[in-house]
Amino acid sequence: MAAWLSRRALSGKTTWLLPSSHIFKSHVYCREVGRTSSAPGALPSLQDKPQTVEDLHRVTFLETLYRLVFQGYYNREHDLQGRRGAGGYLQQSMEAQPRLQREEINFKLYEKQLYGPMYRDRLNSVSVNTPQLLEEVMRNDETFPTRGDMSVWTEYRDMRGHGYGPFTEEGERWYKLRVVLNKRMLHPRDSAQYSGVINKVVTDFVKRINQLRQASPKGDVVAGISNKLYLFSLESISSILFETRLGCLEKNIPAGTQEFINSVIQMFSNSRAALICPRWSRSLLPFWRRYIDGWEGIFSFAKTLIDKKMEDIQQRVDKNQDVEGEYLTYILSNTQMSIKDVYASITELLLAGVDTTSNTLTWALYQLSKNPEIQDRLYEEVSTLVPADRIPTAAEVTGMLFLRAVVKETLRMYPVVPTNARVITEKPISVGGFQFPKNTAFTFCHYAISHDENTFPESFKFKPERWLRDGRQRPNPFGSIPFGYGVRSCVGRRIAELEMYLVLFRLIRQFEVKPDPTVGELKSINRTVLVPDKKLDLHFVERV
Ligand code: HEM
Repeated sequence: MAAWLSRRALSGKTTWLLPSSHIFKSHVYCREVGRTSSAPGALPSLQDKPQTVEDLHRVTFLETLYRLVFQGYYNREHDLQGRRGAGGYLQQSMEAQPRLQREEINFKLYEKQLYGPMYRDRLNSVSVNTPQLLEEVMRNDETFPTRGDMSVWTEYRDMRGHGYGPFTEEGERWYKLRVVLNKRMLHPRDSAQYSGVINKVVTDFVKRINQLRQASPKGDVVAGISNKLYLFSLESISSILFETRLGCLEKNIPAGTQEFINSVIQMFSNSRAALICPRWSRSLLPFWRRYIDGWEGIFSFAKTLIDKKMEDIQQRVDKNQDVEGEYLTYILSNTQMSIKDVYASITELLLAGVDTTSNTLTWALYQLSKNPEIQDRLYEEVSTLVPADRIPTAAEVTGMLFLRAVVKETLRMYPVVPTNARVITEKPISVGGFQFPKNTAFTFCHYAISHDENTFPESFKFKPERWLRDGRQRPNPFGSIPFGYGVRSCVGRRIAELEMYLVLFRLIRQFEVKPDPTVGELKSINRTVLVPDKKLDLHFVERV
């Protein structure tokens, strides 16, 4: 069955899979003027009779199963969104790959290539994979946007009687949570107040990197940099959220912290299986139990730290002392949030704030190590704009245009959240000339969108200069929205950016980062967030 499916697909005779594929081959949809032109992978024009959701190709459960299981896309669903573009990745890679690997790339099926810019996925959600279509959906985002079915996350909370946080809450209750959480976080002015705290963590991190490299046999290698950056991100976000240091950058990580790290890994790596496997299999297969155990560890870690903070506050109040603190103290003492909501919200903030920044930093260092001329340009910026003996302020790093471009380009190439979603609940909408009834779910294929060759030529090349305002045409802003869009976009964006700028600044000012020849090419795999497929060792050569 598998071989037959594969042969059919590769022979190009895929029309049996694609009842409406002709739609995509004949026209290109042009939203600005509503006219048509011929090009592959296109949608019908507005002049055609309006199409409905029924006219879109539907990827069946069997097709998806085949790709995930037999073609090995289970961990690489983002690749399935579409890697191939005219003159894009496939062509470049084919030139660079030895014969066997070339054939392997040839054997892949890419949904964007197969079905064009919009199709229905196995869950009947409408997948969009161009910046223009994403913009059309996002412009219809609602007052209380919904990301769709979060039941696999809420189920655990319901089982244990926990509250919901910003990820899992919906409607007006979500909005009320966000109003509280946004304060002291969302605005650059708010995040800037954490630069002192983050800089202290950065100082400890740079010390730790120095110790590790000096202790390595070659004298400058840090093995498994992702793990070190994970500890940095955890220390950094905890110092903001809990106003306390965890000790992640010490030689010996505290036992509770290591258990938390293991729990996060366990929850994320079992969550897709927990979602896909039917309920009846939960007691037979190990995934659900592991998934639940992961959540237990995450919630109990956050609860311990919050309880400790509450005790501290109570002691200060009892002694008539001032209660000082930035985030948790503000939430606990100045808002009407119930303790259940505090536990749930802080836990979700913590969860969202570690894997995201740490993986982005890993990809940034990986690309900088592979592109010495880009690293030189960054070094020039960081070494000239702030005196060598001074730690930069938030205002200084956020004003560094090339540093910002490096982070932006990293998030374009490796959008840490490769897939996102919205359900448009209030009204029917029109997208790409198709009419959709209310309650239509849309899946945003961010990985495919930020590798759209029309928007980002040579999309698999690391080119931070794309983002510079130096007279060149700026890419479509919807080409890369790694933090999402609108009122439901990432609440931690400014903190994440500041954290990444401050640590990259200090690392690049002090070290030249070089690749280790034994590592080779890093590929991304999807573990809910985009992570490298293998361990990354890097040389940190002290600059003279
Ligand atoms: C590189 C770093 C990060 C990236 C790329 C990122 C990306 C995202 C994205 C794509 C979303 C969904 C937005 C949408 O649906 O429109 C999101 C939501 C969220 N992020 Fe982040 N994030 C990062 C760091 C952080 C940090 C450091 C925190 C915590 C301080 C955080 C907390 C959250 C929360 C709580 C939500 C849910 C917001 C809601 O539903 O109201 N994120 N993030």
